[in-house]
Amino acid sequence: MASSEEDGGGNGAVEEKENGKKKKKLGVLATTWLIFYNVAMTAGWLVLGIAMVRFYIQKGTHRGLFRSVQKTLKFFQTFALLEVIHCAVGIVRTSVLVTGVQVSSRIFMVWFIAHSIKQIQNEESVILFLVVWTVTEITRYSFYTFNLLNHLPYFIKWARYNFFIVLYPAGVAGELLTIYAALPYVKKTGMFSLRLPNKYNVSFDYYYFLIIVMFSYVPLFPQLYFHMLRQRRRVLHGEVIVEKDD
Ligand SMILES: CCCCCCCCCCCCC/C=C/C(=O)SCCNC(=O)CCNC(=O)[C@H](O)C(C)(C)COP(=O)(O)OP(=O)(O)OC[C@H]1O[C@@H](n2cnc3c(N)ncnc32)[C@H](O)[C@@H]1OP(=O)(O)O
Repeated sequence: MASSEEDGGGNGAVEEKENGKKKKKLGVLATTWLIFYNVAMTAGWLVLGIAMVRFYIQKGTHRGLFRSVQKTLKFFQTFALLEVIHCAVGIVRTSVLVTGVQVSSRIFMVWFIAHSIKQIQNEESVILFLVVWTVTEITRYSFYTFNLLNHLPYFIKWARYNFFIVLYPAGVAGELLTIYAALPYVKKTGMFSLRLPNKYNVSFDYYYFLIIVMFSYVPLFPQLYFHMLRQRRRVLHGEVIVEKDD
């Protein structure tokens, strides 16, 4: 197996040619940071998962669940903004655009929907996306951690590239139903909206913005889903994917 190393552009990664294919090999600093990041995120989502199960066992209802776990959720989901930076600086081989859409839609759900509109926090759809995100993230971050440590159990790899087939549509359903449930409150309160006349001479209606966000799932979600299906074929079935540069 012939291999040669070249400079990877000062981001802690070097490019290694293996069987004629370029593969990025991470430097020690980048690997150490990513291991720390992924361990912290696995732990964070595990704490969240355990807290949700404990809450449900103790109270026997989902009412109040979001409120009880929201601090942990907000912290770890917001921390995931670093993922966009990882892609941008090149220590992670993923599209900034794909990761950006994924992370921003989650941040939006957490801060601009669930946090801001208290009346919808007890909706079943909130619990649906919370459970789906939690299972997804525990699997995803533990996959990255074990992968970086070069000790990846097959069931984690299998779970990473199979669970999403069901979890992704389920998560999207939870998110869309939650935004839909928020619409009447947004319309009634006029929250985050700017009406004319005002000194900036601009108007913004959060209600219609939310409707546009809901419609934007139609073109965007399939792209994320097909991206994951391609990753699945590449990782589980060894298919060579021709990658486009960002
Ligand atoms: C202002 C408002 C905006 C609103 C916009 C609305 C529109 C939104 C439309 C869509 C909404 C989607 C909503 C999402 C809901 C859910 O999440 S539901 C739950 C189910 N979800 C999932 O299963 C997906 C979870 N997310 C992801 O997997 C990622 O975010 C991703 C970007 C989609 C994954 O892509 P990618 O990273 O390319 O896949 P991988 O195969 O995992 O990784 C590729 C390579 O990169 C390495 N890598 C990636 N991250 C890390 C890391 N943290 N640490 C170390 N390494 C990492 C990975 O190992 C791979 O490396 P190689 O094997 O060497 O290629």
